[in-house]
Amino acid sequence: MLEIKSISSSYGEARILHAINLTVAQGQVVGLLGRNGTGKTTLIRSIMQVKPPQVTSGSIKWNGRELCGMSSNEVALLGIGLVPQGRRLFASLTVQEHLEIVPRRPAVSGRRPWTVERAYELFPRLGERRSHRGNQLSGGERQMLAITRALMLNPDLMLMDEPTEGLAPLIVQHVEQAVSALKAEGLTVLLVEQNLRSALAVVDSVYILETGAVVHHGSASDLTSDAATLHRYLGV
Ligand SMILES: Nc1ncnc2c1ncn2[C@@H]1O[C@H](COP(=O)(O)OP(=O)(O)OP(=O)(O)O)[C@@H](O)[C@H]1O
Repeated sequence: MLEIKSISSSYGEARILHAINLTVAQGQVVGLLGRNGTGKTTLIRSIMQVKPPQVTSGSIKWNGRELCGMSSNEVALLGIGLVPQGRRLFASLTVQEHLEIVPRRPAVSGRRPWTVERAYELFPRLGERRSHRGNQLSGGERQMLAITRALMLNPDLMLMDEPTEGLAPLIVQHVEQAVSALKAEGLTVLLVEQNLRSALAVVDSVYILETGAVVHHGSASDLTSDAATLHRYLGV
């Protein structure tokens, strides 16, 4: 379980997150929504202990372990996989090399371990492109690679920062199906999404951020029928 209590984070003097509380129970997929610049990526980076930002107060616990003060590598090795916004990849490495060089940890007992071949089962397109380099991939292929790279760690929690951003509708569907498959396997997911329809298709509950604070928390089904909240915070 991920338990965020009263987290505040800043870039230098600029305080961006204001006393955020957020919980993701084991096996849940939770959506983190909000307009551009409301602090979603800042929260994901704060959980992962990627600097900047600086977490200035509060606590972030994963299965009871405090993450604040750890390095992002230590956080990853606790089983937290990150699919970063912008799908940072190496231009000169092939798909296969990207998958082979990431840090690994043993899979939770009873769960099927991730291997390069399994990554290609999840996204067959990646298997076809295994010898292509990072700079030769389409946006969708880059996203598939970013997701599978994070999975190679055998994570228990996936932090996914706008995995469908800028993708064609068919690829968005592939990504949604992958998130559903991860959920079916018992992974816990915190999913940042701009694409409301995409988020509501897979999440159990949602948090909405506005100027770095949580302004709404509820089930996905309640939000779907809450036109006033959708309009007020998401502009839809
Ligand atoms: N490295 C940085 N230095 C200073 N300010 C930053 C930095 N990164 C982000 N910010 C500011 O923090 C605020 C929140 O940004 P953040 O990227 O967390 O929002 P977001 O909700 O993820 O938006 P988007 O959907 O556009 O990615 C914005 O005002 C942004 O300008």
